[in-house]
Amino acid sequence: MSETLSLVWLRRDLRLHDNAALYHALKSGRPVLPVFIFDRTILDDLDDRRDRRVEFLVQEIDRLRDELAKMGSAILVRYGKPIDVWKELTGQYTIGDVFANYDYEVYAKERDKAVSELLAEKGIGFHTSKDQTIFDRDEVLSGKRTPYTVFTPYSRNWHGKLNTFYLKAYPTEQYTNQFWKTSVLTVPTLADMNFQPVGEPFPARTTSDKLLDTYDKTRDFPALPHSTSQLSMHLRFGTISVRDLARQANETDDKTFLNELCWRDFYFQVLDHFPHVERHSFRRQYDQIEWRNNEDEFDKWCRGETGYPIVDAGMRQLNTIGWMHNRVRMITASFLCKHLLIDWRWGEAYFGKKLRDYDLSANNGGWQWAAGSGTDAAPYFRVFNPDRQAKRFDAKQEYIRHWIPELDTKSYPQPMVEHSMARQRAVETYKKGLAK
Ligand SMILES: Cc1cc2nc3c(=O)[nH]c(=O)nc-3n(C[C@H](O)[C@H](O)[C@H](O)COP(=O)(O)OP(=O)(O)OC[C@H]3O[C@@H](n4cnc5c(N)ncnc54)[C@H](O)[C@@H]3O)c2cc1C
Repeated sequence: MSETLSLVWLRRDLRLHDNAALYHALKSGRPVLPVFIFDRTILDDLDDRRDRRVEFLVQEIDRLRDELAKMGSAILVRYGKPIDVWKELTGQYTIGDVFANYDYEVYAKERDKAVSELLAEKGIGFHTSKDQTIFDRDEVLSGKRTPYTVFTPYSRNWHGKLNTFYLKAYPTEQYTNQFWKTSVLTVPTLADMNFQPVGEPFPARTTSDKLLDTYDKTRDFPALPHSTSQLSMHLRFGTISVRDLARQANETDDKTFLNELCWRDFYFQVLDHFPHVERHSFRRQYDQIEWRNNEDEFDKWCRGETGYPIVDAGMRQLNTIGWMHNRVRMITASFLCKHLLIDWRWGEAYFGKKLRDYDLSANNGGWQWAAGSGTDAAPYFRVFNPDRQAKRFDAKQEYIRHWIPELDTKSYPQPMVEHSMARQRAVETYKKGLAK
């Protein structure tokens, strides 16, 4: 009989430092083997075979493999459907327990339920922990013990509850002798999974105290080189610990950055408590709006050829580097929903394909905010004026000119829709839809 192992299934938590599930596995008293599955259910759906996220995953798995090799251990990596992989692993290894960090997406919850049932049939425990958020599920509830649906009271409660206990790191470093001693196992390459590299560097995984101190003043100006942290991809894949980051943010005088991490938690809890948002408007009556859904207009928006420079600069930034500044995400999203009257789900899906930091909860929250259908929705009759936004946040057109070098030439298109008319049309369409 082979040695009984504890397996830790890494998913959105690709680090050995301050990892809740890993900590519990290391404390289980059995040798620990980390596992990662390149999930075919997700990867097979990606149209672009040069996908930054897959490239990043491979890079980070290689890093974990090297870190573990230094400790005489390994990471077990498979490419397949999770349920099939677990069937195989339970036949191959003697497993005592499996540890993982909790995931809030509908697909992930169903996946984990199926895997935990399979493991239970074989007498193997499946244990999940909170790791990717500071607070989750029912930790921050309203006075009526119901989930919050508006950010301000949620954030008040969130900040009020925050203390050193919730920000403390799991000291995994103290238990590294618990990793199973084994030779390095083979890890699939990008080519094995039929992907190619983009070959561009990924953002750094740290941020400076200086940025956090000045964040409130810089964060809305997309032309500034370090106006935001660009940590979203690391938070998405757990290559940094949100507790570490929140601790750093909590130590600065200005709490604006910390509040962004609160927004992040907020959208996770919205998705967790109101899973219908994945396909429907949070406010159901917004599903009655009659979108125009003009495909040619959608293509122009995707390509960054609307004739509204701030919108086009944002879309070109997204298409080129797989990331867009938050202020510009708000403007481009609002333009699609309100000016073009295109269903927010189309824009959400396009961002989902392109964003290197794509996260269902924040993306859905951002899109439903822009469409007016979400939790903190701005009233539908408030329509961003893209030119006014550009004057305010990119007064010298530095951001715009960086992404649209042909701005002053004839090849740059005229605005595809006139602002006042589009505003009026949006207000009337929304009004009609909501009155049904
Ligand atoms: C339409 C739309 C779509 C979005 N899609 C995503 C997405 O798919 N993934 C994603 O991580 N964020 C998304 N956001 C939120 C936000 O734009 C990004 O988190 C941010 O631009 C990432 O850059 P940064 O790391 O430099 O952020 P910073 O400004 O440095 O913020 C630090 C961190 O706080 C979190 N954060 C900041 N703003 C928000 C927010 N409004 N909601 C939730 N978390 C936030 C992120 O994890 C971010 O990395 C979206 C916003 C909008 C309006």
